Order: sequence, then structure tokens, then C-alpha cells
Amino acid sequence: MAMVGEMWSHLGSTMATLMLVYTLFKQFFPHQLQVSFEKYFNRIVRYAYPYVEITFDEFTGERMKRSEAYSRIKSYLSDKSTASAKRLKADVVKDSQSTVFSMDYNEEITEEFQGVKLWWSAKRTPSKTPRIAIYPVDDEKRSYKLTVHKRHIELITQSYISHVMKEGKEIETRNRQRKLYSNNPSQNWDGYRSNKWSNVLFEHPATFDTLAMDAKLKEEIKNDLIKFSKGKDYYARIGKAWKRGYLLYGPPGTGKSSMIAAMANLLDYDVYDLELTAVKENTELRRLLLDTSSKSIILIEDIDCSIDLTGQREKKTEKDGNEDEPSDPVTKRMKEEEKKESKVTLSGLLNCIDGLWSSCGGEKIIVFTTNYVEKLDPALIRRGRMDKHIELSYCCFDAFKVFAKNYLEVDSHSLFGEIESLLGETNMTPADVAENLMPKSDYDDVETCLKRLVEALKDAKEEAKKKAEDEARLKAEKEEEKQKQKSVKEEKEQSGKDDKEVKENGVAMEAAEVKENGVAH
Ligand SMILES: Nc1ncnc2c1ncn2[C@@H]1O[C@H](COP(=O)(O)OP(=O)(O)OP(=O)(O)O)[C@@H](O)[C@H]1O
Ligand SMILES: [Mg+2]
Repeated sequence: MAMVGEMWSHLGSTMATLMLVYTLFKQFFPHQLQVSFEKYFNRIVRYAYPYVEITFDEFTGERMKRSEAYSRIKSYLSDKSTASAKRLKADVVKDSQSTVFSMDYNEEITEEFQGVKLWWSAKRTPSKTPRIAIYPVDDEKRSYKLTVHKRHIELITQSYISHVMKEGKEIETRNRQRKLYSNNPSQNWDGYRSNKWSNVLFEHPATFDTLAMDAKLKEEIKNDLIKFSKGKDYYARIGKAWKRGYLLYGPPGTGKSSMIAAMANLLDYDVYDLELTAVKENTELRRLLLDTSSKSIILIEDIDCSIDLTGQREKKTEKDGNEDEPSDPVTKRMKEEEKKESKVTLSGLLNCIDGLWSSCGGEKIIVFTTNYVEKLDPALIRRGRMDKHIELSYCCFDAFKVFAKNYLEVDSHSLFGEIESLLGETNMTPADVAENLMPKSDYDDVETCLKRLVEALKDAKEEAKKKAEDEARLKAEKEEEKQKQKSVKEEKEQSGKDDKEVKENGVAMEAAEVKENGVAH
């Protein structure tokens, strides 16, 4: 025990002497001597300590943005540290579905890469500035430090770090909890935690397996989406922005919104549900779109009625025709003001969509849905903006079989034949078919649900027939009315013609009389 005590006291006195010598050196040695001494000293240290250290800070750049490299290293090491670190930190990261373990600060783990040994350690330096910030700002500096022998520096900088970034990104995507964003009115955009979008966890269960539609069309859409999501290099090679537009149209209740959820679940994308009526003007729209992340679907539902996109173009052409520019500046200014108040314009939306793709991250899909595709301006839905147009229509037998399988877990039944022929003669939306097939109580068996659907289809067929008869009758009545009016008009014309004739004859007769009698008045 005395030995150890002696050793410690020796160590203490050597340290104190060293510190004294260092201070004297800093104090009295001429600066030039100090520089060359330090240079040789560093050379000796480098020779003695042949390792290189690379630090990855959590926040970098003038705007102190959270560095993507730091978060990817954190994800990459979280897998490794659980296996080898002695001290771990556990936290449920906002986006993650599960608890993420990472090594504790001042902890070190070793890893091997292509036979090369390297060390990772997590560092944290408390903040030097006193914490008087108005908002509780967490400004301690956190970083990861990678240490490796300098003879492997090339392997590390050229392949290991990119390997860590790639793996880290995959782990992040795997753990990431997807979100459904909706845009906030612009008055909420400023302030400490300014955010243009608020979000909730995206947990819609719809998938392409639960989507009831024509099997061939479904397969085609799935392949199209998967091809797109793997097309980063392809789009770069052909010089196109990595984006794709889908227009979903069809009557209400045909599965447009369900398909969007299925798309997001298939591609593991976030969804930005853009409510255009909440957007005051084009610049706001641009700022909103720029604030979206990649691997996302930007959705504008019911685009035909979100804002009056088509009318503006019509109005514009009307105005071009007879609009006289106001002469005096005041009215001109008022007109300018009025224009400024106008909501998002068609050209604004078109430019934003195109502009969006060239100005920020790729791998984005934009989806418009509408019940009235004929109302939309061709410029809005042309290829290159809405690349794929998908019509979702009334329930076909293929779609019905998907429902039967998902809702009743049956692939065939004696009633299928009747249902197939009824579906061929009647327009019933998948929403209605789903509603009829869904068991309403524990006593509802397959037979009951299918019979309920048969009844509903028969009623719908009856109703459609009656409606068609009414329309035909109405049309006939209108036709008859029109005929009647036409004949009345003809009669009138005829009688008008007769009167005229009578008059002309009268006059002619009179003239002839005068001529005959020679009576001069
Ligand atoms: N093709 C479908 N496959 C599976 N479920 C469907 C389908 N179409 C409709 N449904 C069901 O009907 C309901 C309404 O569907 P959805 O919201 O997708 O219709 P929509 O086309 O978006 O309607 P709207 O045009 O009114 O917005 C959903 O609960 C969904 O489960
Ligand atoms: Mg919908």
C-alpha cells in the first residue's frame, strides 16, 4: 500500500515540475524559439502517436444546422454500441418507432473495417456561455470522434466514412416513423419554432393489397412507383428532376385517398397534405413547397375545388379581350392591390410545381385528386406535371373479389356469379360495396353479407333503371315541348305569311279595281 502511495506522490511532483517548466517556457522563451520547439515537439508527438482523429460535430455551418453526418453516425453506432459499449444512453428519438440506444459520452467502442481497427468515442463539451437564453437552449457541443492509425487514412476517408453514411441512412429510414403533415396558416409561421407544417404520425393502414381495384392496373401502378423510387441515377442521367406527378380521378368513394395511403406505405414516404385554400398567395405556396423533405408525397386533394384554378385562365382571356388598363395611378394601384389579395393562381401553382423540383431535394411525388377531371386546366395535368393519370372507377368484379377476400376471407361462393353480373350492370362505388360487405354484427356470416350486397346491387340497379326512365321521359317531354313550340312558331310564321299575302292580295285587288273602273278620285 505504501508503494502505491509513494508512486502517486512521485507522479504528483513530476507533474508539478512539468507544469512549472511549461509555464516558464511560455513566459520566458522567445516566440520564434517557442514556434520551432513546438514544431519539433509536434513531430515527435506525431511520431510517437501515429493516430489520426476525425471529429463530427452535431451542429455545423453558420446557421448551426444539425449535421446530417452526425445523425447518420449516431444511427450507425446505435446498432454497434448496443453490442460493445459499456455505458449506453437510451432515448426515444422523435421520429423513431422504438427506443434508440447510443453509447454514453466519453465512452469508446472499437470497430473493424476491412481488417483495419478503428475507435469511435462520443464527446460532450458543456457550454462556456452562461445559460441566460430566453428560450431553454441546449447549446452544449456534442460530437463523435473517430480515431484510426494514420497509415489507413486513405481507406477511411475514401470508403469507410461513405459506408457509415450509407448504412446510417438506411438504419434511419428503417427506424423513421412516417408523418402526415398539414400546412399552417402563414400567420403561424414566425416565432421560435417556426414551422410551416404541423404533423401527426402517419398510420393509415391502406396498402395495395387492401385496395380493391382492377388487378392489372394495380400491378402497373405499383411497378411505376417502385421504378420511380429506384430511379435516382436514371433521372440524373436523363437530366430530369427526380419527381413524378400522379393525377387520381374518379367519382367519390372510389379509393383515391386510400390509394395515396397505399402509395406512402409502399414507398415508405411522408405525406404533405397541402390545403390550398389556406395558402394566401403564390410566394407562400413556394415557401411551403420548399419546406418539404425528400421521400415524400405532396398531396392536393380535390384540386378542382381547392381554388378556382381554371376560371382564372378563362377570366384572363376574357379580360385580355376587353380590359382597358386603368389610366389614373390610384385605380391602377387599387387593381394591383386587388390582384395581390387574390389566392394562389394557376400560373403560380404551375411555376411552383416546376420550380419546386429544380430547386430542392428530389424523390418527391405530387398527387392531385379530383372528382371532375374535365374541369381541370390542361396545363395543370399535362405530362411532365401529372405524368400518370389514374382513373378510379366503380367497383368491378376484380375489385369485389379483393373485398370478399379481405372482408370475409372467401375466394369463391355460390353468390359470386350473381354478384358479377349485377356489378356489370350497375355502377356501385367500392365504398358502397365495402359498406355492404362489412359484417354488421357477430351473427353476420358470409352468406348474410353477400346477400346484403346482392340486395343493395338489385336496389341500385332498380334505382338506376327508374332514373334512366325518368330522364328518358323528361327528355321526351322536353322534345315534345320543343316540337310544340316549334310548330306554334311555324304556325305563327305561316299565319304571319298568310296575313301578308292577304294584305298583298288586297292591295293588288284594289289596284286592279282602280285600274278597271278608271275612277279617278
Ligand atoms: N378501391 C378501394 N379499395 C378499398 N377500399 C376502398 C376503395 N374505395 C373506397 N374504399 C373505402 O371507402 C372509403 C372511402 O374511400 P376513399 O376515401 O379512398 O374514397 P375517395 O375516392 O377518396 O373519395 P372522395 O373522392 O370523396 O374523397 C374508405 O374507407 C375506403 O376504405
Ligand atoms: Mg378522398
